[in-house]
Amino acid sequence: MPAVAGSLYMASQHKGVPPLPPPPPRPLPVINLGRLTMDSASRALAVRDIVLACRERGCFEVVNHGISRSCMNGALEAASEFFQLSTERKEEFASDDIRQPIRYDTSSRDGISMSRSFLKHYANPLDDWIKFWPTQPPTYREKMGEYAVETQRVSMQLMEAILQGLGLGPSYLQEKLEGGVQFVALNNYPQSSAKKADKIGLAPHSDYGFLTILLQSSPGLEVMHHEDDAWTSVPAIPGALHVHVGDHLEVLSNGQLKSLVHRAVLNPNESRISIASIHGLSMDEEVHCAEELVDEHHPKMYRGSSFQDFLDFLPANMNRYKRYVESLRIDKP
Ligand SMILES: O=C(O)CCC(=O)C(=O)O
Ligand SMILES: [Fe+2]
Repeated sequence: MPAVAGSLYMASQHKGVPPLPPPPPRPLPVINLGRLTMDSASRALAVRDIVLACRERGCFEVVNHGISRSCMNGALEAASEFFQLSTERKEEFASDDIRQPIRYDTSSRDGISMSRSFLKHYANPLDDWIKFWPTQPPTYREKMGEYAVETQRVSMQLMEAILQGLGLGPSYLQEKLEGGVQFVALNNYPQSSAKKADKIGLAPHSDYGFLTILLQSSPGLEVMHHEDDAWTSVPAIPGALHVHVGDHLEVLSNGQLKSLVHRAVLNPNESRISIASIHGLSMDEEVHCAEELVDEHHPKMYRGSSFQDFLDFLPANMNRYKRYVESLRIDKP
């Protein structure tokens, strides 16, 4: 609590007046992405808002992003129909090997899945990966493919804006981002039951890419902003997408932006689906702190690492770090 609010709180207690209520949660920034392709003044304001949201909150919601409602609903339907298949059908994709191009699981072997089943697969470039995707439900490849291509497009727009806002220029890393990893996680959570005390579907963690773009069928995502030690619930605004900063953007920005800790809680009213699309560089490409953001006052904070390094790191380090990026800090104890 800031000092001023703290002292007011104390004063009101002394005089016997009821304590001040806690401040209401700050609403999450909602960014109109259409402004990025308008005139240069509108673009400059949108870039400023995006970088400010990344810096101060680690996340924001986007509207007017150009992905149609039918495309978003199609992806949620395809995911929901996949999870409704028989266990036998879904388990065709079951594997303990995190390097498989597609993987279905229901348990907490990853250390964070408390109560979720998931299907994870790669998506960019689509032609390389779609052959691994389910053929049931019959529309899965078409609907999820359309959504994946659209989110990859939005991720490029967002990265260009963020890199411009960091002073690196909109075409910084452009080719590497275009050919980079897009990793799609479909998550399926049961409705919370009155009997089970534990309402956590997915334990707190950060994502390892540059950005995650998340679509949720109903509320359940919670985020913890950098300065807070409380959870903020992310509303499921119709038509909006949620975006948050991942570990590799923290590295690239040399700590100017911080990856966001988030979790999923079970929804008391319904089962819930979320689709997280994680965007980064290709498997073996190392991400380093941008040289342009390192100087004598801002020494390099992290060592370089690739997506591949993350996959190597994960099995032996489950639950050791909430944020993978902490393991990359040069000054870590
Ligand atoms: O289900 C959610 O809202 C969060 C999913 C998530 O954090 C993930 O897949 O990495
Ligand atoms: Fe996540």
